[in-house]
Amino acid sequence: METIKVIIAGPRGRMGKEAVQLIAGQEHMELVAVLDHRYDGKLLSEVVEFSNAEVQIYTNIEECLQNTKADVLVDLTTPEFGYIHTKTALEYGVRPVVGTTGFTKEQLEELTQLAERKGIGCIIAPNFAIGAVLMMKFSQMAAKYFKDIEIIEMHHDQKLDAPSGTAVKTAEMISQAREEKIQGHPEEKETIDGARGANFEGMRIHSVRLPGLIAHQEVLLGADGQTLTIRHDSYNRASFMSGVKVSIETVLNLETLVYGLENILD
Ligand SMILES: NC(=O)C1=CN([C@@H]2O[C@H](COP(=O)(O)OP(=O)(O)OC[C@H]3O[C@@H](n4cnc5c(N)ncnc54)[C@H](O)[C@@H]3O)[C@@H](O)[C@H]2O)C=CC1
Ligand SMILES: O=C(O)C1=N[C@H](C(=O)O)C[C@H](O)C1
Repeated sequence: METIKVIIAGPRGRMGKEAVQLIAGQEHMELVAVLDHRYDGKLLSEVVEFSNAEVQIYTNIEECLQNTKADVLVDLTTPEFGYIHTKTALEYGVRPVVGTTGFTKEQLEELTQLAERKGIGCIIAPNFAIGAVLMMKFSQMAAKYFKDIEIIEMHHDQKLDAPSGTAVKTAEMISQAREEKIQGHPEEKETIDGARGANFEGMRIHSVRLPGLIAHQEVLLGADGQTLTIRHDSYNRASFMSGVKVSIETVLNLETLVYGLENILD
């Protein structure tokens, strides 16, 4: 197998750190550069303790892509920069694997069209954990029988986007199996704004943010006299790494943008 040359954007972040260590442990992958918003020109090993990778830090994505012959850019940054990085990588013919969440529908559509025009692969995965992907699929299956659904996602309090990318993806997958339905009492009123959560085709999404949490989600499905609860918990960020690995390997063989890990797993 040929060595896959990888750039990681956001290498000092909670996910980025794990991804740097993931690549270091793969014989068929090589970290060729990292993209940060600080420490331009320094080596990663000079600014972090967790890695001895002697790869250059770039703060300018175009310069980074021009100077390195990368195959894949893994983005684990913020919605604002993740979008810019993904778009620029596609324009340079470098395949993006994007874990960053919080992109708008319009941004996803634009990136889909750009990947199509360029004829190169891109994977945008709101959740790389296999258990989370199964939770979404099981919820979609159950929604055929349970039309009343509330999603409760729970994350650490440093998270920028709400609802989480996973909650949005879950609602989108469920909506493929469920007719739009207004839930609750037709005359219900919120006496405090937001009490009923976000409204996605009548389903409700509630976002909890607390220190101590990592990434958790419950999908509650209700019907007459019964409820079904489907829950997934990530207790560490290593739980996402097998999904990052398979995405890096798979994106090389794609010619379009794939949104969601469920679309590339057997
Ligand atoms: N798809 C998945 O399975 C998962 C996705 N995520 C998503 O990944 C993203 C990152 O999450 P965390 O690592 O928890 O956040 P974090 O805040 O720990 O890390 C983000 C990193 O991005 C860096 N950054 C900010 N602007 C940048 C720029 N312009 N260029 C390069 N780097 C820049 C920051 O310095 C920081 O180190 C979030 O959008 C989060 O929702 C998080 C966990 C799992
Ligand atoms: O920010 C996080 O931590 C996570 N973000 C992703 C999301 O928004 O769904 C995936 C996972 O839930 C962790």
